[in-house]
Amino acid sequence: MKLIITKDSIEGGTKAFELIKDAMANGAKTLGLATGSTPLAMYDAMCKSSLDFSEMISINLDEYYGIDPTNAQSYHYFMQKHLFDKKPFKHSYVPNGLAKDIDQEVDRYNQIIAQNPIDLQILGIGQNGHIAFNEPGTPFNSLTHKVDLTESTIKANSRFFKDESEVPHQAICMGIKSIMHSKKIVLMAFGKEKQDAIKALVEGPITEQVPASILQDHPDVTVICDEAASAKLDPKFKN
Ligand SMILES: N[C@@H]1[C@@H](O)[C@H](O)[C@@H](COP(=O)(O)O)O[C@@H]1O
Repeated sequence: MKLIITKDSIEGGTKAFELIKDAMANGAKTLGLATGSTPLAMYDAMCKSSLDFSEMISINLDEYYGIDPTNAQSYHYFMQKHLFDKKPFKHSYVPNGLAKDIDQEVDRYNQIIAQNPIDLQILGIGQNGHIAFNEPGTPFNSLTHKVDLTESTIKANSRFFKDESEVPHQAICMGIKSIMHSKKIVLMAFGKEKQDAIKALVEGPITEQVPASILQDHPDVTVICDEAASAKLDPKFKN
């Protein structure tokens, strides 16, 4: 696992963008994309760049369940606003949060992932060590699934909603096994709220109680974090 410590999220987002650029120069065709505040600087760098994504495929990690894609809090809306409106891809896939038949939607999404192997997966991390919406306790061999969000995730994500009662309690989410199949993974974390999650990811035992800890087993992971997020790391991991 490679660790890059940056001054702030702007520098971190720029580094992540450079890794995307390198991967595309080396033939990457499919990007796995994430939402949340963490990748915003990276999306900004992508939008400001001269890179053309119109021959690329993107596959998003997750979507709230029961939310309309036109709802400003949906991950569909987020991706349109922060990336796809300015930089369209050939195909962009996000789980359908309004799917009536959840099993069918899960199968559809697993097929999309199987047909478009992810060359580079972008990840954020939750304060409890979740990746995408794979909460603590999710089996490492999981594929796409419907998730019951934990109290702590609902609370943490309520900052994007008018109040906590509006946060959906469920989501459709790419599984940990699919994330681990990506050729390369870039995980970003900024701010002191992520200190414990980053320490557990980098140093901790590999356990389903910390979903991100499985990344220690992946052959090509880069963790980009700012000084605040890396503050609790044993200095030996910072060299
Ligand atoms: N499903 C998303 C994750 O993909 C994201 O990594 C996490 C952290 O969000 P933020 O980047 O806003 O801290 O929030 C949500 O739970």
